[in-house]
Amino acid sequence: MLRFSANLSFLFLDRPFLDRFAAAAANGFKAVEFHFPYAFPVDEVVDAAHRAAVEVVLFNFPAGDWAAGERGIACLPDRVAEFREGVELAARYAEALACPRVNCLAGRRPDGVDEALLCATLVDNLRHAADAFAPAGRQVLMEPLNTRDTPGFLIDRTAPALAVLDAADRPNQGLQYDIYHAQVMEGDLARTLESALPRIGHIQLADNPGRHQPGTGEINFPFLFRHLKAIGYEGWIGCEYVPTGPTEDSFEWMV
Ligand SMILES: O=C(O)[C@@H](O)C(=O)CO
Ligand SMILES: [Mg+2]
Repeated sequence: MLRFSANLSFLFLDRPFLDRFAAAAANGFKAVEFHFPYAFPVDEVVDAAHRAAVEVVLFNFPAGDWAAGERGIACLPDRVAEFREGVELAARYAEALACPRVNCLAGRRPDGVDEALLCATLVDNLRHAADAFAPAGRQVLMEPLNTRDTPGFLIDRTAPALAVLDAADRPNQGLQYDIYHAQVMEGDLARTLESALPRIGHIQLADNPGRHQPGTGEINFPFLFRHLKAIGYEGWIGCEYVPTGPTEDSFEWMV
């Protein structure tokens, strides 16, 4: 049985963030995820999740100035203090929300900084976050993003993500495998999911092209869902897609 989580940064965008929890529940979801809860007092987010009776299964560490185009700061040598303050903030939200995992976005490569320094900074920050989250038993994930939508993103494929996680070498860390980004960058979804399975802490999906719901593009989701069941994936699958119409009308693909 596959378990789907509603990504509230993509779905139900016709209503305020805190109202999306109830909308997810009304559409049958038992779990939600989102990019960032930090604009809202933690008690209000907890209250929204409790009233909707949904689990919060994932959100991101603070990732810099999103509106200005930043997509994470974890690789940036001049932003280490800011990243680590973000880890503390995320830990407070994760604790209050009983959220078991938080995703780290590596960030885009700045001009003129050596790649080895960017990777070393990322590894150090991942270690720091994992060590901060270990006592509570929470996991730190890292997600490759495709460089067509996010030019210059440092970690854009499965292999470099796993190499960085290997270098960080912490037991409570893992890969966030986003099927959409992986299809754009590398394809070979079924084999990669199988080989990376022990490292995967969370999966997200959208079809390609367009990043819409399954069934709108080239990815054979019925096959992938059978495959995920066959290889024994037991985690959540986040619905992180742009619905082609009203969100409520975008769930026909769900098994
Ligand atoms: O795939 C995505 O876009 C997200 O999972 C995210 O957290 C950062 O953009
Ligand atoms: Mg994603």
